[in-house]
Amino acid sequence: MLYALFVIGPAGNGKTTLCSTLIEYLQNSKRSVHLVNLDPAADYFEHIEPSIDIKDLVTVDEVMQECNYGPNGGLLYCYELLFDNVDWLQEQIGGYSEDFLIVDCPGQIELYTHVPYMKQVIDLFQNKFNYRVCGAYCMESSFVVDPSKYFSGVLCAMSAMIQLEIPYINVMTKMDLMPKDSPMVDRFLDVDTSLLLETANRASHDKYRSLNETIVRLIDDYSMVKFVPLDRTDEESIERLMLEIDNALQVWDDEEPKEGKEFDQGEDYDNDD
Ligand SMILES: Nc1nc2c(ncn2[C@@H]2O[C@H](COP(=O)(O)OP(=O)(O)OP(=O)(O)O)[C@@H](O)[C@H]2O)c(=O)[nH]1
Repeated sequence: MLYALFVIGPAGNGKTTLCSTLIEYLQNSKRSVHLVNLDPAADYFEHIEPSIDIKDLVTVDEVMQECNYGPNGGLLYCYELLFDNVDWLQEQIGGYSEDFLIVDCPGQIELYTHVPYMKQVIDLFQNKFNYRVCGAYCMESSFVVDPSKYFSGVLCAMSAMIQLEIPYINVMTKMDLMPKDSPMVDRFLDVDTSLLLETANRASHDKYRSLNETIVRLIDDYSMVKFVPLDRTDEESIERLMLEIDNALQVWDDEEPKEGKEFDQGEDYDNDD
């Protein structure tokens, strides 16, 4: 079975850092893993170079210069070019067909919410390249400082979840920047929705009460209130996140039974005598 993790979320929320943190962790655990960069505007990669890079096909800078587009139009053009060159992507991926792929995606939120391009890329991985995929949506810890920021972050995550239709983990990144004993952290990681509503009502004008109620109900209905915290300075935190990812990808279900643990149907396990 082939596995790919798509790391998505708004610009600056720690996607690339999450990718390199996971890759370092997996390499230390002797798992074969490769970074795929699907951001044609990515500047550079500090720790780990991508094995597959859309910038080898096209960059936003080139498109902006040659076609006189702005950065957003340039990004969309790059994705259209990628869809015209699926063979190129397939050939690149073929070189790493035994390995776990971590795909770093652009930070333009419209690619996950109302423009179908990221969905089309995921469809390619699932249906043409035969990968089992899951998404990690990054929201940085500063979003827990006030309910309106939290609402907007969670609604974007939900919108991406609905659009992409893949197994999904919400990751609260940059936890090392939060004070360890902050009550806000626990309150927003696995939220008690009545408490969330109370906090939102306290922080906003009375006229928004019914809107707050509706948003909280929506969040509750979609089970969106759970975030896996990531403190990249804490090995246990990285391990917990990786476990969630493996569960979402059902990696363990596909593993060969460990030696000595398989159940031989012909064997008599009733050793009473
Ligand atoms: N302290 C801390 N800083 C982080 C963490 N993750 C990312 N950063 C910083 O946040 C900034 C943005 O991080 P990136 O990983 O580039 O974020 P991104 O989501 O890939 O950004 P785009 O590529 O612009 O979409 C950088 O300055 C990182 O050093 C983290 O876990 N802790």
